[in-house]
Amino acid sequence: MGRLVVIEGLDGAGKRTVSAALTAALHEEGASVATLAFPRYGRSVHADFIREALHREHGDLGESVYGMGLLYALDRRGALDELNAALRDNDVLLLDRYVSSNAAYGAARLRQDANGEFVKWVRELEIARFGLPVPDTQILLRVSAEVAAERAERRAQSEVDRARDVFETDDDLQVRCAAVYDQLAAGSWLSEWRVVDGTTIFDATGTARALVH
Ligand SMILES: Nc1ncnc2c1ncn2[C@@H]1O[C@H](COP(=O)(O)OP(=O)(O)OP(=O)(O)O)[C@@H](O)[C@H]1O
Ligand SMILES: Cc1cn([C@H]2C[C@H](O)[C@@H](COP(=O)(O)O)O2)c(=O)[nH]c1=O
Repeated sequence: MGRLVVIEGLDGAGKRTVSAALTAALHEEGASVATLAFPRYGRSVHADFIREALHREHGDLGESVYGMGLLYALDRRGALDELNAALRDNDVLLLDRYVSSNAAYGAARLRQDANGEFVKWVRELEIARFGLPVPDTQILLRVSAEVAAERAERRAQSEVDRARDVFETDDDLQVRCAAVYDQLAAGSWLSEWRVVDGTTIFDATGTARALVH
């Protein structure tokens, strides 16, 4: 069985960038790697509803924290066979966002902390009920909400179809979400966490070696 490694962090933190660097470094170490990003936009009906709700479609759907949390969870449940096959066939399955994104954003939206009801609900739903695989390691790419917002804005201007959504434009939500992420990492929620400073150059080689040796 391969190792399940997850990259977590705020919108615009640099997860996609780090995921690409870590994939290349893992290949350099001779490891086979599968990658997947959640939500699976364009591949799952649940993910497409998520994107639409984040851009204010479907009435008050986006306002329901539990409703949105269930959509994210159902997207992952639909990927269960793919996740298990990727873990069976590779040394590493590297995910850009996973269950902890649901915990961090939902708790932050409800102004709860990592010990609150929402984080418990996510664990019960996604791990206990849906049987999603538990990560071996979660990497928190830690940047301030200000840095994340600047990067997300720059990307929105340089890429088509990347207009910032209702979560990305809510600065207070991002600040609260950063705090919940810190608590999840400090409490080793679901797995060990590696906290990486996202404002310095990411040590892809060192991280890859630590993951596979
Ligand atoms: N270390 C860095 N320094 C400066 N800019 C960066 C850094 N890492 C990423 N960026 C830039 O910031 C923007 C967001 O990066 P990226 O798409 O990797 O973030 P993300 O965390 O995957 O975002 P999202 O969760 O919203 O999809 C991109 O334009 C990227 O080029
Ligand atoms: C997977 C997942 C994501 N979210 C939040 C985090 C982002 O603000 C949006 C969309 O994700 P993207 O990386 O910007 O495409 O959704 C969440 O609340 N719960 C989740 O499980």
